[in-house]
Amino acid sequence: MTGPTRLSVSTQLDNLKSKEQYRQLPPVRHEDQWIILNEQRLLNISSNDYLGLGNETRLQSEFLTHLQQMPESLLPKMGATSSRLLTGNHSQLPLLEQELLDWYKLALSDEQRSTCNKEVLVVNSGYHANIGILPALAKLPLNTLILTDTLIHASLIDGVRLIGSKNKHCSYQRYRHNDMKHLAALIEQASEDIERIIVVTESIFSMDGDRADLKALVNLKAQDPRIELYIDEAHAVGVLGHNGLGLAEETQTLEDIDYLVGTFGKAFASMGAYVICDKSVREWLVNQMRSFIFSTALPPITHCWTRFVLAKMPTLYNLRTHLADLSVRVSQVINADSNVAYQSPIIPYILGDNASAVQKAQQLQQAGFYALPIRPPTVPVGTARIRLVMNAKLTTGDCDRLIEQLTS
Ligand SMILES: Cc1ncc(COP(=O)(O)O)c(C=O)c1O
Repeated sequence: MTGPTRLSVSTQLDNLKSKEQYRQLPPVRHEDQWIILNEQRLLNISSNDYLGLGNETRLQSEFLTHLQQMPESLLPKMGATSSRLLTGNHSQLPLLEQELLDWYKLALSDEQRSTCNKEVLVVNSGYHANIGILPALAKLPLNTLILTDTLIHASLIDGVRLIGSKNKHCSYQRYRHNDMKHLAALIEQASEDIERIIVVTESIFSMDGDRADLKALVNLKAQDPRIELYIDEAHAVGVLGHNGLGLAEETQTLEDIDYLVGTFGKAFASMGAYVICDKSVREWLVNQMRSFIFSTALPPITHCWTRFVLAKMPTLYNLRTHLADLSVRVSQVINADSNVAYQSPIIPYILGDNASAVQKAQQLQQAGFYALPIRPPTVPVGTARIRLVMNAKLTTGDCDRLIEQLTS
């Protein structure tokens, strides 16, 4: 290409470089839990493979044996070839949705289980879920106020944006990060003609690793029947809760959450996402959620792997406990506090300016750790950081070596 676009692109790229905001795709190779970068073997402390299943070769061989034992005619296909509403609703999908519902019900009390009216919808990714659900909900003719935590993930921000300014019965405000008083005040100020207030948050925040106060949110909901809760558990699924359902399981708030979103791309080491919601809402999403309707379903082989991992998920509490222990060990150093309570495996090491984050990442890489600088616009200006992420494949010795580097 020649002409104005090319010229403008190269000027803007130079601009990103001068602000230390330029990104490149790293040429990485994976070998077991190691990442090979420029022929150097690095320990992975950057992915979201919290349970280490992405590199669990034994588990992967077990899956391949499972496939070999299937009759050829029933082998899951490598491509879905159309959206679920056409021919893409392969048999793996309804099976996965039923098994996810069974998993969800495992964590409910007997009484809750007997009255549970929830269903599961599987979609192609967390991004598809978050850009699709809110716009679909906003099509209902209800005066709606959407209140989001300021630090929600870009996919949720895009979901709000896609509602569009033409939608006159839907308004939007943000509350300060995890500030329940601010949220309560915004709810209090909501005018009387607001019929529905949807509160949107992540349960574990992707860049800060801290937790939303789900119990406080449920208490707020109990005080105002207009409130509905939309919780994105992308970083908590597999990691928290006895069965691995996430923070809502751990805090026993599952039943009070109206739109419970989880993803398979992180601790599940697969791809896809789900929303657990009221049966009728699921029907509405199937009819109105554009990112669901207008996208080819994931390959059935992927759903088959997700089902395989899901069957093991309730039993992986030893990995969850080990992960928690490692995370506390490292957080204690970063936060210089010996009484740090376990938040999550995501531990932000804030450097502030972009150049310092880049430099620290380089230092950690030289010392054998695959660390990456996270810079604006992914995080707010002035909070560039290394996002340290623990995974269950790490040993306490690995963490101690990391701590040595962080404190040197
Ligand atoms: C909180 C949160 N929600 C959603 C997503 C998107 O999920 P997916 O990778 O499945 O598109 C991410 C991805 O990083 C995330 O951090």
